[in-house]
Amino acid sequence: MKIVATKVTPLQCGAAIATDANTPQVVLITGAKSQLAEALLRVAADIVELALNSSTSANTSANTVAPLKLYALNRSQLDISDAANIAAVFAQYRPSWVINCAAYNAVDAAEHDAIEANRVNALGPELLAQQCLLSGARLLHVSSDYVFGGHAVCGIAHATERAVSDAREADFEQHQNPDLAPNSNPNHLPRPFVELDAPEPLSAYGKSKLLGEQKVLAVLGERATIVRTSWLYGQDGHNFVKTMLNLMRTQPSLQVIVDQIGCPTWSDALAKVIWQLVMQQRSGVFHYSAQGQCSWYEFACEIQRQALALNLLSQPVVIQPITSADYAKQALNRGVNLAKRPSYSVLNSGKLRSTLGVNNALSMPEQIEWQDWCQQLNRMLRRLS
Ligand SMILES: NC(=O)C1=CN([C@@H]2O[C@H](COP(=O)(O)OP(=O)(O)OC[C@H]3O[C@@H](n4cnc5c(N)ncnc54)[C@H](OP(=O)(O)O)[C@@H]3O)[C@@H](O)[C@H]2O)C=CC1
Ligand SMILES: Cc1cn([C@H]2C[C@H](O)[C@@H](COP(=O)(O)OP(=O)(O)O[C@H]3O[C@@H](C)C(=O)[C@@H](O)[C@H]3O)O2)c(=O)[nH]c1=O
Repeated sequence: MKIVATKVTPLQCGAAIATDANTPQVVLITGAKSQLAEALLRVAADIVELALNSSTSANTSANTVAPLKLYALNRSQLDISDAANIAAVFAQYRPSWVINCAAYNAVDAAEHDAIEANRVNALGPELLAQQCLLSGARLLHVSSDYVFGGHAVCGIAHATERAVSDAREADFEQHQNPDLAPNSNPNHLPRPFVELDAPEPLSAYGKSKLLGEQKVLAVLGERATIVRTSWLYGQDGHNFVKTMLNLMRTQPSLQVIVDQIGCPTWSDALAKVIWQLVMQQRSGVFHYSAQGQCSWYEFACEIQRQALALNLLSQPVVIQPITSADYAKQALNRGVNLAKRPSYSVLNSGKLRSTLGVNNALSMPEQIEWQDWCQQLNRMLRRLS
């Protein structure tokens, strides 16, 4: 496997690719201003270095190397819901991979704006998939844990025996319950969702993301790559961590939901996983989140604890746990109708981990992607301090 790095320019970023082709390989990233696209650009350089260091065979005559060209396009350069725009961009850049980071992510607003949410989250990915089919490009589409959550009890009833056994086989996660087997869960305790669990979205946003997945799979079938992730945050853009830090600096106390359980995921870790999937040319549906699980309340408490230790906050505020029902009632009193969120949406990343290989060169040396959510949070907060 040969890797080549090219020089970074504002829109044409040097990165790496594993290929035996002669021509430059182009990766197109949609939604350039998203927190994920920013992270993909940020970690690309690390991936190149690791790949270069791990590439030991130097038989240049036998193995042709090709540079990877990375183009991240924002909405004004590429509107993914505009077929003509997509066709023109494909003709100009001729991508071999497209990573779709563009999305409508306003969960509450989507309830009253389902048409727009579907346009961006379902029609957009479908149009990208169609153009990929025409041009032979590969598509990596990002989806959400909010495709799950129909019940307080997660999908044990829906998981096929195979899915559960795959997930258990690939179980490296602390949050996996080793005693859990198909049909042997009389109390219906929640367990992290595997890829074959039946989705049951509760919100217009979750429905639009599920529809997006279905459209991509209908067009590209086994060639599609879909990564579901959860509770994403990073140094760029809007996210729960930055919202909490702002509130903790300005409010004497906060109320945070205690009965929604999921797993926070650092955008840089997700980006690293995505590059590995692209470079290994992987397809299929994958779950990825940090290790472990928590409620939003526990997440907020940990954000405060770490932020105080890093001097990002000067003094603590009171954080009160609140139920989803009470939180929604308070919002309603202010005239705000909140979307329903899953009470449990932890993702099992075991399939992804076994697919990529824990000790693969691009995952080393720190393996941030396999750290637990507290460690990932610490890495991100250190960037802010
Ligand atoms: N944020 C989260 O907690 C989670 C996110 N995800 C998924 O991960 C992916 C990345 O999310 P994240 O980084 O948070 O995204 P952001 O919310 O940070 O950014 C989304 C981007 O999409 C762009 N966009 C919106 N509509 C279009 C369009 N029609 N054409 C092109 N671009 C468009 C927006 O552009 P503009 O800046 O102009 O508005 C924005 O830059 C998404 O698929 C998301 O659904 C999954 C789980 C959790
Ligand atoms: C600001 C705030 C939020 N919350 C709750 C509301 C909500 O249930 C939860 C998170 O709120 P947010 O608005 O940050 O995030 P939310 O929009 O629910 O986050 C989701 O976004 C989409 C895009 C996804 O795909 C999901 O994985 C998930 O990250 O925290 C509080 O309890 N107290 C607060 O002060």
